Amino acid sequence: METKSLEVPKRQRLLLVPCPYQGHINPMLHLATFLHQNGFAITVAHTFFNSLNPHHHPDFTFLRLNDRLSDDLVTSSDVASVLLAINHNCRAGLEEALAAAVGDIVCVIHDELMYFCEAVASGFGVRSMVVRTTTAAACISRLAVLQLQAENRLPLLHGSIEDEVPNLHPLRFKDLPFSAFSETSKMAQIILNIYTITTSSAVIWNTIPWLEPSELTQIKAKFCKKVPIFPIAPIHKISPISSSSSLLNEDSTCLPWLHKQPPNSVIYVSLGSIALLTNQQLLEMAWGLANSKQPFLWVVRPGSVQGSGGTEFVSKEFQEKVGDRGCIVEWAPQKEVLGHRAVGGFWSHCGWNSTLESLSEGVPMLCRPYSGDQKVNSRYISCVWRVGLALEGHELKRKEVEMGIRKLMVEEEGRRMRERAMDFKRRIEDCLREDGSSSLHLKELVDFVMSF
Ligand SMILES: O=c1ccn([C@@H]2O[C@H](COP(=O)(O)OP(=O)(O)O[C@H]3O[C@H](CO)[C@@H](O)[C@H](O)[C@H]3O)[C@@H](O)[C@H]2O)c(=O)[nH]1
Repeated sequence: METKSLEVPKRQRLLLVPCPYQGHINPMLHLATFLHQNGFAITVAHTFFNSLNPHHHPDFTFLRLNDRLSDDLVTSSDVASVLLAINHNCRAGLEEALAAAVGDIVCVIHDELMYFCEAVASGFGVRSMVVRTTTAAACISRLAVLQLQAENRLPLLHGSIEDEVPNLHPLRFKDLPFSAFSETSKMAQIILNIYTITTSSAVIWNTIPWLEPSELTQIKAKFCKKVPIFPIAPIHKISPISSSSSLLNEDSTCLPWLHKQPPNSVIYVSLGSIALLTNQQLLEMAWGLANSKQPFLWVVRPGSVQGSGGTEFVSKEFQEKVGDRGCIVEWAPQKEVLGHRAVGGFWSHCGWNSTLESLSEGVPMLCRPYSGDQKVNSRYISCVWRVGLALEGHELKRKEVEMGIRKLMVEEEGRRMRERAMDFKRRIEDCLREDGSSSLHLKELVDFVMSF
């Protein structure tokens, strides 16, 4: 008797290339998990710098790209130089990998900051798609900086930094995403490379059309007339990934502490994975938190304080003032924290992942941006979406910190922001329902890639 073998259809293989920083690794791994769940085989290319642990992601194949970064560069905190070097040095490794896998990989999906991938893929006749991990508004404002540079108007005179940028309401010159007042050449080079990409098949965007409708329309009209855009935010909600994608260990001991706090009473403080503080800023934060009388959960990342080991500011006096009201960790399970009923506010650097994670849980924000797109996000949070307030002073002062926390956590203004944030949470949940915009764009994305 003849037996027919049941042939399992071969999965199409996609090569995903995250940029090796936490705020970029997380969205790419969520996307990888979603695509794997929807029938694709996944290879993740990662660098030696901030490399991932393949054992934590058994469904994926891993490819390690030799970034040839010097120890000095790795420890320098000079993100622009690291990115330029990675884009230069990883090219050969990716070329080798694609040459060996001709016919196997149907598409390279890369972070916008890993722009070298597009040229390499195109050289092998392989399609590529870009993942944008910031907003369309940030994209437009980066282009505005390039325009200023082309017009020889940089560095800007300090007198004009409070003025609104023409046609970019409500952004002021000081909100523009990389320092428009100092040396911009390295970041400008990176941004120029990102936006001169021409052969991508599509853009996958961690944003939602109703969050920034006119900004997305502008981008579509200017740059993406021929290629589709898939706005699929919030990417962290589309497919859960293991917490082991974290480059630092999450300290879950803060959760039992959170369980003991009253609803909406705790301000969660975290400045993401890159921002650096001076010792003085740390002290002002510490005393502002202490004097606010609110319970707080504070992430002080190792290495985030220049010239200090981290939590040595916790003096006897500070401890006596704060007692059990404060909990300090080196890295938190942030999404769980933001979803906890005790958390009523988020003091954030306004990285885009943190912003989306906060909006998704209906938590209003106290904004203190540091660099890049964070200043744009802060302006949108406080002036467009009105779900947070900005700590604006040039120098961080404990009195302003204390007043900002009180305003957000206990005053009427904060209560109204919390209501609006809760409304955002509901609208975001709608996007993720079966007929919601993000779900529909994700389905379109799967169909689009299947057609390759
Ligand atoms: O204790 C912590 C602190 C952070 N996170 C996670 O780390 C990520 C941080 O991402 P993000 O908030 O975007 O901040 P950065 O790490 O600073 O991200 C970089 O990348 C973002 C996306 O491109 C940009 O918006 C930022 O400006 C840029 O600094 C988030 O998913 C957080 O949930 C934790 O899990 N635990």
